[in-house]
Amino acid sequence: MFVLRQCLTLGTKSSVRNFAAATNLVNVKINEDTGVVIMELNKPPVNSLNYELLEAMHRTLVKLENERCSGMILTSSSPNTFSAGLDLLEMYKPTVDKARKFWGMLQNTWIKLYSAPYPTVAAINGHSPAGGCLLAMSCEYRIMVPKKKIGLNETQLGIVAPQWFQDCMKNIIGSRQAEKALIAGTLFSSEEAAKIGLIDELATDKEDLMKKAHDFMDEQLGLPPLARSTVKIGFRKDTLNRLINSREVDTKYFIDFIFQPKVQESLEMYLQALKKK
Ligand SMILES: CCCCCCCC/C=C\C=C\CC(=O)SCCNC(=O)CCNC(=O)[C@H](O)C(C)(C)COP(=O)(O)OP(=O)(O)OC[C@H]1O[C@@H](n2cnc3c(N)ncnc32)[C@H](O)[C@@H]1OP(=O)(O)O
Repeated sequence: MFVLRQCLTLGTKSSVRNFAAATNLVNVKINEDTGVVIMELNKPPVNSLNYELLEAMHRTLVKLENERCSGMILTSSSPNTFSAGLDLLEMYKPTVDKARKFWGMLQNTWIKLYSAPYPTVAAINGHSPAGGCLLAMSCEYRIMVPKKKIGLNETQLGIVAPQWFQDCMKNIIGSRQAEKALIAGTLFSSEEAAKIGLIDELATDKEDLMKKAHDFMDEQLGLPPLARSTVKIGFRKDTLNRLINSREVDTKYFIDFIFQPKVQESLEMYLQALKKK
């Protein structure tokens, strides 16, 4: 319904169809006139990124690439949160196999999203900490509603943002700002994020957010796609290759890190604090 409304707002025909998804963890709608897809994360209450949600996103991204979608807007169905980041339960007392599978799927999903040849926009309709911020930073353009929080806050939780999370931030706000934000684990308000360039535009509300996302998409669709995507990949290839060439090492860091008793203790305390809120 929501997508339909946007199409009407834009004055296009409402030729929007559901993009056959094998799960309801993501709602995927394609505008058949423009080929633009809206991928809406739909894992209430806060779109925490567990294996199943990542797998659904990954499957969708593969499909979008194979079916040559013209652009993708990433948003969420939650009223308050874009994504709460990685699902902490995936890291709390998992088996090694489960943790390995989870991390592999996170890597797969990020590689597909970061390297998508078509234009990507994050329509950030709510809080976007840690892994949520990673998703937003992996898109080409970020628009956010006011008075929400975004950032890589891992340090505050006693964990460490992986190198590729850090690289994404560095690529957007520069090395100095990223170093300060990562060491402190800063969660920026939408307004602060706009000031430092972590997000590109502020929107007044969700409707304005989607309008601005479509405006950005329209601009991009006016560019020659091959030239556009070649420049994009040129900018992103070093960051991508850094992970692609060290996936095993990265996974080992993750496993070694989360299985430390101190890290498990911090996770337990944090989970309890979240539940008590
Ligand atoms: C040498 C190199 C070493 C490299 C090592 C690498 C190691 C890297 C390891 C990990 C990297 C992790 C990155 C991450 O993404 S960690 C996740 C960080 N996320 C957060 O800190 C966000 C936590 N959540 C919140 O702050 C809020 O929930 C918020 C998103 C602001 C929404 O607030 P609100 O609307 O008030 O909702 P609630 O807080 O009441 O939450 C509703 C229920 O959802 C549960 N919840 C929330 N977040 C998560 C989460 N991330 N995972 C799992 N569950 C989550 C929360 O407990 C509530 O549950 P319930 O309804 O049962 O009480």
